[in-house]
Amino acid sequence: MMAAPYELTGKVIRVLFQSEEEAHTIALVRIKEKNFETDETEMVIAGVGVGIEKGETYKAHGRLVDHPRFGKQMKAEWIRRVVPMTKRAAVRFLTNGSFPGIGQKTAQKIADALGDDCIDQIVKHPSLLSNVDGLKEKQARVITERLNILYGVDQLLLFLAPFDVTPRLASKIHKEYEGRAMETIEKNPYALMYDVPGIGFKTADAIAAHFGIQGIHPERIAAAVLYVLELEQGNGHLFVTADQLANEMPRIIGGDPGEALVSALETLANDERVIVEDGVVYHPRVYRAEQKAAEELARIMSTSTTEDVDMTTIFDAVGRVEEMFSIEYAKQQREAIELALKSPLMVLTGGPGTGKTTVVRGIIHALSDVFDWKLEPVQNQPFPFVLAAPTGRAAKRLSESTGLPASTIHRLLKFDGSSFQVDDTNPLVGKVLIVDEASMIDIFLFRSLLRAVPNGMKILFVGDRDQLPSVGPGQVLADLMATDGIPVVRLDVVHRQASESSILRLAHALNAKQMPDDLLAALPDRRFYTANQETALQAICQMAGAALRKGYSPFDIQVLAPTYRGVCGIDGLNEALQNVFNPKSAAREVKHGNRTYRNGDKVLQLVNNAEENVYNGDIGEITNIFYAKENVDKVDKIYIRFDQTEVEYNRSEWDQFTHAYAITIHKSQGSEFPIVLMPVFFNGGFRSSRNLIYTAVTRAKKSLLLFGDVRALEAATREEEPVRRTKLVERLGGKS
Ligand SMILES: Nc1ncnc2c1ncn2[C@@H]1O[C@H](COP(=O)(O)OP(=O)(O)OP(=O)(O)O)[C@@H](O)[C@H]1O
Repeated sequence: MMAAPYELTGKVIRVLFQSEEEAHTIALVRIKEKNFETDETEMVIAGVGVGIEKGETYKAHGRLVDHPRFGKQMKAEWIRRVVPMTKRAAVRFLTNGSFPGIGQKTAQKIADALGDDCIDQIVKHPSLLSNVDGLKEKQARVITERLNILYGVDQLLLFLAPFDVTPRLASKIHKEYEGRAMETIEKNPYALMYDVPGIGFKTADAIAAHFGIQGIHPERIAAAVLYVLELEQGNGHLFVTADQLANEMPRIIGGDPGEALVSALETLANDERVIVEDGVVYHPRVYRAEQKAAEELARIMSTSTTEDVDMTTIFDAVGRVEEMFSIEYAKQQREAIELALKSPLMVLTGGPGTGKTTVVRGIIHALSDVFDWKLEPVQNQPFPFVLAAPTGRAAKRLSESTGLPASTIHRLLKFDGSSFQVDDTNPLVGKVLIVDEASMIDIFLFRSLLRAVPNGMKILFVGDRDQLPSVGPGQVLADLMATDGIPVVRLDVVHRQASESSILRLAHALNAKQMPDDLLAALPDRRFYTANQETALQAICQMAGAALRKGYSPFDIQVLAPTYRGVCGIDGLNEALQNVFNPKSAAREVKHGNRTYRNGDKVLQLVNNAEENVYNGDIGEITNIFYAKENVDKVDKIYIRFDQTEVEYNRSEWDQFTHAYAITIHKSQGSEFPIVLMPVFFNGGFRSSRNLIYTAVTRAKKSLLLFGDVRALEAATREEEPVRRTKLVERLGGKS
């Protein structure tokens, strides 16, 4: 391998591979110029470049490597189209047929008006074409659009590279601004932060400094305010206080904004880019979601059509249900059923084994008994019981435990990838909506759900208050429970035999902020192995392997971890566990970034895909891998089977899933697994909390294996999830 930098200019003979997403190209070129010795007249160049076309001439800059099969190759740091740099070359270029409507005369006029490097100038500043007399608007558009396709990304890659913007991100920016990226960036570099996921304040600010925007420039302060809002929203809060902003700004902008903060807030508020209410600052989208949710909740609670069911009727109904299930409800459970009969909306919460599922079943049958709502579908009548949960697996569990159909909330509201088809204009039909795992619902989904509830429909929210709050902003379940007028029943008596399950005892001990005295004992269903990160990783792999050999399916064995980083982080665990669950063999495999996917791999869906009925958090298996050369689309494809459906993913969609041998605790919410294994360490930079550990522990149905440092578990138990800043309770009429 020879050192860089080597450069060659060549004409593309064949494009061997090209990925827009990865901004990666492999092409065979006929060498025209080079700055190194070689007898080759042709060479393969591989590296960062997009929109590479056969027949065009490019310059590549990088290292020379000796490929075992292809011989000497260039590993290019960049591949850029050669821009015609003389007037004559420019005229030849503009009249080569790629620019419809541009003839010799027009091309010559442009070259004469803009000079030798006119092409390069037009790419950077398309508006220069307006200086060419007689050039029509349409002609200018043809030239700028075509040049953007040919050179837009190159120029952008070149411009953004010093700001650590990866070629892939540059390619996304090019696409986002449809080729007008340079103009957009020059106009307001912070637009990148608002429009392109992956570009934060730091990068946008560095680019802005390049254009002289620094210090307390209004646009810089405005961007910093919106950045703080975004950071706080990422932590679950719905707004920031003015004091918080004042405290945060010096860290963000590297100095005191002084009065500039006040004027920036005024400008942002006037432009409706923030909403300031009683001294707190919201992002408009978040403000509207919280306000709308409160309005809808008030509507639902005030338009209740729940008949004044008398106590005798209720008493008799509950009695009949107890007989049906040959159970005697505990006091709190009975209270919940009675409230469900009388209230338009209520919350049922409780830890594992306290009877939530039992009570939901009881409520359904009591409602059916008292209001004659049929439990079987009736011809031409909407089914009265509408059941939903935030994830596919939770919906499946809800359906299994009640015997009624249930779906994800996204599917219930007919999410089409960008909006919900079921809303106030096209509401849900039915008599009662039962939502399980309500702790996972963020303020946006809550607003969308409530908006779809017609007047008179009852709602029952079921959830475990002690679990992690939603990944998205807000603390909906906690706020509902804190709101006057919303009946809440908190089940706190454990009915599942505690002796049956020491996992349950650990869960309830965590809730009581204690450690069970048998934490380190060798119990049939729970073990805590003291280990360091290296030995924990080995032990987790050994135990998982042992469970497989005992006949458990890969889907029964779930490793959970709180963070991606570290030896026992998600990434490290998945790499090691793949070799346990699905070791390298003749099975097909493909590389994607720093991951290798194999046939048979267990994978996790990361985004909601409505048309395929696959949602964030669903776990599936890779069933097929097809290489580009084997299919008509000439694209590498992965097929993944989820419960009922098999989904095809082209290479550009491979960021929609990841390995699932180990998943984050957030992603495991709403699911349960026979065997759960989890490392417990003080991971640098990651804060564990009681809710996090409790959520993980309550995912285990049969066996819970913990590995690591007991002190980390004890420390986590003392940590509470921070209370999230919301005004939902206030908007609903104040705290109880
Ligand atoms: N009143 C009761 N009398 C006797 N057994 C009960 C009673 N309530 C619940 N149980 C039993 O306790 C166990 C736990 O109940 P259930 O599954 O409803 O709790 P849960 O809160 O849904 O638990 P998880 O959240 O772990 O699913 C079940 O076996 C159930 O039959």
